[in-house]
Amino acid sequence: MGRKFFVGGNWKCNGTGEEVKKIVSTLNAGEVPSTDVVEVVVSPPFVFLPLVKNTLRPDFHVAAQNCWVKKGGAFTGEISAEMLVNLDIPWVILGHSERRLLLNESNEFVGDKVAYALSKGLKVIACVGETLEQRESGSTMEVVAAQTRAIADKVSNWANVVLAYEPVWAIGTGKVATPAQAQEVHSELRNWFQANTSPEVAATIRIIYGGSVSGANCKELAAKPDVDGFLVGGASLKVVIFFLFLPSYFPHGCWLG
Ligand SMILES: O=C[C@H](O)COP(=O)(O)O
Repeated sequence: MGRKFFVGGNWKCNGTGEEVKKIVSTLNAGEVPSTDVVEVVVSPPFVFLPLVKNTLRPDFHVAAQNCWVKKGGAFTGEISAEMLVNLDIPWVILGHSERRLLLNESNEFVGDKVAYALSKGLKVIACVGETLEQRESGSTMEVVAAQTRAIADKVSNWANVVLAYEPVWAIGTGKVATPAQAQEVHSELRNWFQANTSPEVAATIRIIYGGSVSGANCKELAAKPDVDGFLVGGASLKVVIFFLFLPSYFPHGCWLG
């Protein structure tokens, strides 16, 4: 069975209650291809999770943007994996570069978080990606492999993980990776899984791309064989554009039969 295309919308720290209601209502009214071949997940800020969860169409799913590394307790300001499970939120984004860089989340900490979230039954969108400096010094693969290794050190079952390759230099900058650049890293990551986990994980894990994805570039990116979907930031707030990412699966030919 092929890898189901995955389209995630990361709303980051944006939106008022009214704006979120409008986005949800536009999403609910949109026509999408069968969710048998595309999985759609939107990730609102924590405070809007119940609102989105309770009003979003049932064929789309909801992700939190983070959760704590272990069981909840005296961790002011944090949200636990248990709370997300209690709210019936199925997905969580972990290891986003904004948290790695601004909040000093280390590879090891992200690995621990992924393992804990999975152990509680959450599905995880785990993010990896290099900075511009790292790319220019030729260490892209070394960086993303170390980030992935830190997860692999704690996780053996990858069935509920989607890996998001998000080059830091492409996030929110309008400088999207070329389809060839994305394919190169995705394919090397898949080789990494082949060498370090199992052929089954390598063949089945979805590796999605994030970083200035837009209606103008999504089709070419999606045409690459190892690009299994997107994690979209800014453009996911503009629902009309977000919908353009869904038919971008056409290049793989899957839902055309
Ligand atoms: O999680 C999403 C990524 O950070 C991409 O954000 P962007 O599409 O605004 O560049």
